[in-house]
Amino acid sequence: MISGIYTLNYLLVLQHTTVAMINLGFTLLYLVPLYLNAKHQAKLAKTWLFILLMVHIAICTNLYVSNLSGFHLYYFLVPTGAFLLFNLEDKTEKIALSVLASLLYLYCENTPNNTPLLQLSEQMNHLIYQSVVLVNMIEVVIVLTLFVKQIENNEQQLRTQATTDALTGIANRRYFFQQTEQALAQAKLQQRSFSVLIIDFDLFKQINDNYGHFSGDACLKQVCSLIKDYIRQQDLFARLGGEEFVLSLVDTNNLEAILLAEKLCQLIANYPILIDEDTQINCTVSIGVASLTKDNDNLDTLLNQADKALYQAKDQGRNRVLSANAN
Ligand SMILES: Nc1nc2c(ncn2[C@@H]2O[C@H](COP(=O)(O)OP(=O)(O)OP(=O)(O)O)[C@@H](O)[C@H]2O)c(=O)[nH]1
Repeated sequence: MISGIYTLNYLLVLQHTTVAMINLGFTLLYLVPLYLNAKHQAKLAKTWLFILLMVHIAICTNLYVSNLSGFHLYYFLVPTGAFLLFNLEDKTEKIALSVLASLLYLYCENTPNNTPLLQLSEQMNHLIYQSVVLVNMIEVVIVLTLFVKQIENNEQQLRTQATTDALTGIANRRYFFQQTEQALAQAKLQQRSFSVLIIDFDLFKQINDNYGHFSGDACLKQVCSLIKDYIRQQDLFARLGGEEFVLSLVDTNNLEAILLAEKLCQLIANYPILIDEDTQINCTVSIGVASLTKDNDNLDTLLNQADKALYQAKDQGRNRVLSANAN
């Protein structure tokens, strides 16, 4: 676009058709990277763009006008632009383009063009000089804004990775402990009810053995998404490891936790899991429940109790709920 504006300036203001036509040629060549990008040749597109820009700047400074116009200051666009547009691993391209831009800048700065195609007045040279500096400044602001955005996105991605289980997309073990310790402390302080469920898939090894590990994964993902959709926003559902999951329930007493666990058991047992286009399977889970009491008020003991109840549920035939608290 900037090249197009200069073309119009050469044609309409400075009225030099030859320079305007050469510049129009360059303007059209700037469209090639768009085509290459559409053809998924992103790296080639970027390289083309920067090489073309550097040749164009050299032609402007040493053919159209002289270095008094400051056109060669456009070489400052190359290092920042290349560092933003190329991928992190494209170090060679970034360094090579930056070195080339620096050398060309030095060449233009130290090579006066005594016979430019356009004989510019001092005022016009000054005007072009200012336009070049302004474009450079705008580019620096754009580049820095995009860099900050990129850093923010990366940080967000890292935060998500650090707290999420990669397979199921639910919270991971670390995040569960971090959040639940706080939630439990608050429940104790405010004398509110609090329960945990440990959910373990039944005979999951058989699912893997009969249908393959990928089908096992699909099963974990689909059941987790079913549970996640069913629970309240304030409940925290996380993967403890393997095929064992945990659910912490604020403001939920033992009876309410058992009722929820039984509902989940039923939902899961009746939920057809699609493991490929024409195979559906059903799986079941066993659930151990433990709730906050005066004698049982720390997370480790609550989880231990829920775990014991879970193994009793397994012993009693699976696909069922047992609570550690006597009701
Ligand atoms: N597909 C898949 N399998 C997993 C994953 N994590 C753990 N498993 C499998 O889960 C199975 C758990 O087996 P076991 O501990 O014997 O338990 P189970 O077969 O569910 O039997 P019970 O718990 O007694 O009902 C093992 O075969 C693990 O390989 C996973 O992320 N994906």
